[in-house]
Amino acid sequence: MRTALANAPQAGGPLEPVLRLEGVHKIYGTGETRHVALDAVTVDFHPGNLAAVVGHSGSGKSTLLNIAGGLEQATSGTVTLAQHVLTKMGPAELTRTRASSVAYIFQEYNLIRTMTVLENVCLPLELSGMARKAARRQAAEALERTGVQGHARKFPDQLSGGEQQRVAIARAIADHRPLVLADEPTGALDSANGERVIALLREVANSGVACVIATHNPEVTAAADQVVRLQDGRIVAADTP
Ligand SMILES: Nc1ncnc2c1ncn2[C@@H]1O[C@H](COP(=O)(O)OP(=O)(O)OP(=O)(O)O)[C@@H](O)[C@H]1O
Repeated sequence: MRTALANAPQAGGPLEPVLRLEGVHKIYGTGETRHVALDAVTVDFHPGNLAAVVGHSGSGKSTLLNIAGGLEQATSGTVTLAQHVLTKMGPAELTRTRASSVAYIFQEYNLIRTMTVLENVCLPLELSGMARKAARRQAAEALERTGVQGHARKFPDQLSGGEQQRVAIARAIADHRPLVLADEPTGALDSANGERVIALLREVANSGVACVIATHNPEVTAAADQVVRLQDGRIVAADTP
């Protein structure tokens, strides 16, 4: 059953999307190397929703996520994140908005090997200005939510892949950003660990976060509220929530 939504609608009104892409194009290269990676992509992602972005290799899934999170710029079109128009921002404002609004989970976990598990989860909290003590408390809570609190003092290399991904999820949810983008989060995991990660992401979405997952894993798609299917950079099917 769903827990209370952080961004609950007013008296039955519609939920504002956390993320809106409108007519987004992404073109790489010019002339003979010109490639249209995203072609007129228009889609909304809502709080409390788990969305799967699916499609063949090269269909544009990672490009969509990278543009959604401000890691890459759209060639044209509008991206609105937490009511901020990313596509109109200068670099400083973009960095601030990304830091307050979006967190990432990657296939390869991207933990810092020379830092302990707790330090890895504390890092984004401290970078956003939180005092060390408060950051450690909040990081410990996030590790508890993902069931890896017992590994707090270990280094990432001392953990299994599934445990490392749960630490990466803890890092992504520790400071309660409204959008979590996950690029193939189960891609490096066996099916049991993959299922655990999917269940955790489902819980994260249920807590009111918009979770958008690029994936080839049909189990992620089965757990999703919204499925966006890309083909050659175009949305060919979208089950909207
Ligand atoms: N920096 C880049 N320069 C040129 N072309 C690129 C660049 N990044 C991606 N592409 C191309 O854009 C298309 C979409 O790539 P993208 O990585 O988004 O696909 P994907 O659906 O995530 O694939 P996969 O499932 O293999 O991860 C591909 O044809 C890719 O080769």
